[in-house]
Amino acid sequence: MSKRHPIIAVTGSSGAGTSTTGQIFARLFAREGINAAMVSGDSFHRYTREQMARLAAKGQFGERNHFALAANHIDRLEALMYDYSHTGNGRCRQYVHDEDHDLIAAGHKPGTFTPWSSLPADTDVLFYEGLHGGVVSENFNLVQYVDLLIGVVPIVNLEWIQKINRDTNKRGYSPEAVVETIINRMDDYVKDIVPQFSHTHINFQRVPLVDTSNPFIARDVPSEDESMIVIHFREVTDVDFSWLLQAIPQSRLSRHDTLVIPGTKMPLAMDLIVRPMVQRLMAGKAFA
Ligand SMILES: Nc1ncnc2c1ncn2[C@@H]1O[C@H](COP(=O)(O)OP(=O)(O)OP(=O)(O)O)[C@@H](O)[C@H]1O
Ligand SMILES: O=C(CO)[C@H](O)[C@H](O)COP(=O)(O)O
Repeated sequence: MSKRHPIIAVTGSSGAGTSTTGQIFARLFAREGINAAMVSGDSFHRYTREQMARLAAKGQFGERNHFALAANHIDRLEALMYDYSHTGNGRCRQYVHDEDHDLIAAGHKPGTFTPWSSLPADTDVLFYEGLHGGVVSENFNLVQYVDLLIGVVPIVNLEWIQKINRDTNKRGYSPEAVVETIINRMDDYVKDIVPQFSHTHINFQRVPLVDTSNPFIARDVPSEDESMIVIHFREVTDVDFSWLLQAIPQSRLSRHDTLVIPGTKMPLAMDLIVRPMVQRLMAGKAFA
């Protein structure tokens, strides 16, 4: 943690909605005049797509799946967080997805990485979104550097529907290939992804209100008005629940630390909940 160089991380599985949440943060940063270094977790994958395919062909699913810590440069992610919290800079790169048209137009091949380079100078905050922002393991402890850690965790059937939908529509995979990926990384989902949600300050859990009992045949992602969001706060002392209940239509408390809101109110709720926290982090910089 660093008063001078704070770090915000959004952590969640593939297809959970961390990139979508990242866009909400980007808008918040723009409105607050905050200059953020935006980092995507995919940058820290260890292997290119081709290398992953070769590992898979040899049956090395443990290393081959992106959830596994071993298939990622968690050491370099920890180094980035350490460096940023001490100096306000650090090294990063980008993984090129099929839908990253700007990178592809600039000559980068999908499934490869841009070269490692330093973050832009003089940023106010480091923002990470991806698979491993809250990792605590035998060898790593990322949580110690993160000032605000948010989990994005749809109910698992919904997460799979979102993943299948995105990967087939935007990334050119067949539904069968995506299901195989989901199966191959289940072990690491349980071991490396899920435990992070016990370290988060807040979890946003999307729950569908329509039948998703067979996610593998669902063709559409349930929309915002077909879902609710369960928002769990680890610490409630600084949360003004009465104000949130008034400000977010049709919201209610299901437990003393858990707010339930309509799916359509997710951006509003994030803004109302997260903005004061971000403002506090920015104000703290003046006293660092
Ligand atoms: N709140 C939401 N309501 C409706 N659809 C959503 C919501 N959040 C995410 N989605 C859909 O789920 C899909 C996956 O979202 P997103 O790309 O944000 O996931 P991700 O966690 O960043 O995945 P990855 O880490 O694999 O890139 C997208 O197609 C997006 O439209
Ligand atoms: O798990 C993922 C992200 O969290 C992706 O599957 C991973 O980044 C590989 O992407 P692509 O399918 O574009 O090669």
